[in-house]
Amino acid sequence: MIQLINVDKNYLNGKWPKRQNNSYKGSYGHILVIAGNSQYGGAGILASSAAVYSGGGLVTLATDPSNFTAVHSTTAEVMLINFMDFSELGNALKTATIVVIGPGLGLAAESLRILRYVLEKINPVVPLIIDGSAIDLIADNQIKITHPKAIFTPHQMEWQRLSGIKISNQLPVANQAMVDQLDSIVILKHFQTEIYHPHGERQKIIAGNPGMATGGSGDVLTGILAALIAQSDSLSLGITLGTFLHSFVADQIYETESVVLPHRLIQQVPKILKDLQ
Ligand SMILES: NC(=O)C1=CN([C@@H]2O[C@H](COP(=O)(O)OP(=O)(O)OC[C@H]3O[C@@H](n4cnc5c(N)ncnc54)[C@H](O)[C@@H]3O)[C@@H](O)[C@H]2O)[C@@H](O)CC1
Ligand SMILES: Nc1ncnc2c1ncn2[C@@H]1O[C@H](COP(=O)(O)OP(=O)(O)O)[C@@H](O)[C@H]1O
Ligand SMILES: [Mg+2]
Repeated sequence: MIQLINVDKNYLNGKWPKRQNNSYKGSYGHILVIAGNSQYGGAGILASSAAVYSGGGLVTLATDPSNFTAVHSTTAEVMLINFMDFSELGNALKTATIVVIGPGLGLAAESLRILRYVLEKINPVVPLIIDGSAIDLIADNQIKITHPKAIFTPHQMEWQRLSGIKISNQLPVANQAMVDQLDSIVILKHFQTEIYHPHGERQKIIAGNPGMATGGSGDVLTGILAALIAQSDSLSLGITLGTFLHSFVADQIYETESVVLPHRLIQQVPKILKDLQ
């Protein structure tokens, strides 16, 4: 038996980041979200707008150009680049302080090329959140992740594909052993999501509800995580805060709404984050 620390509202009391008077947009990170092919444009919109609404200072979305108009009309704060233009992507990777890759990226050869380029070019000190299609591409192509600040956010099937551990066997001892082997942080998403650090701390999020079982919930988590990491003193604190905030906001909505629509979750974040601070 190994222990998980229960993370609830009380546990995080006093740990929420506050905005400083002498700050500016550059104080709260430049988040680069690489997401959304022509089929899954919504994933890119949800991830990038979640980063904006959670307090990220600057947010750039690298996506399929067919999504540009939709992004502009839903979240004007998001800047855009074409994810297939490696000159633009390379420049964006130079200025990013945190990167998300994978929501709705798809499994095409072009998606794999983008993933490989990012893994090669990303600055080793920049946290990299790896989600959705990027997890599947890594599993399918047996890519070894050497990035020192990689954070995987799999759902149970993605974790099965990445780790080889069947969903029914995804228990803390087995999960921790695989996380140690991967040497990357893993946020294993389900009811009461678990956070595993290699050779380190493990946490269980005491929040969340079945209203979140709808497409796009996980895409939103990546943007919230990126913004909270950007605003927190440490990577591990930002991960805990972001993962809890996602489920906590969902719980407020679920009190009165039977499904937690991902875009509505995003809209509630600024108010609830202010209350927590
Ligand atoms: N609006 C959009 O553009 C959306 C895009 N999405 C993107 O679509 C791509 C494919 O992701 P999916 O997760 O749909 O596809 P996956 O194929 O990765 O996962 C779905 C499969 O896993 C199984 N499964 C077992 N346990 C599960 C669990 N706990 N949670 C989820 N699935 C479980 C399902 O039965 C199904 O067969 C990702 O890149 C994702 O980011 C999704 O987020 C949905 C919304
Ligand atoms: N029954 C549930 N109870 C609590 N949380 C859930 C439940 N079902 C899904 N979630 C949450 O919703 C999110 C789903 O992520 P994911 O499957 O990646 O969604 P998508 O890829 O469609 O955006 C995760 O944060 C997960 O913890
Ligand atoms: Mg997902």
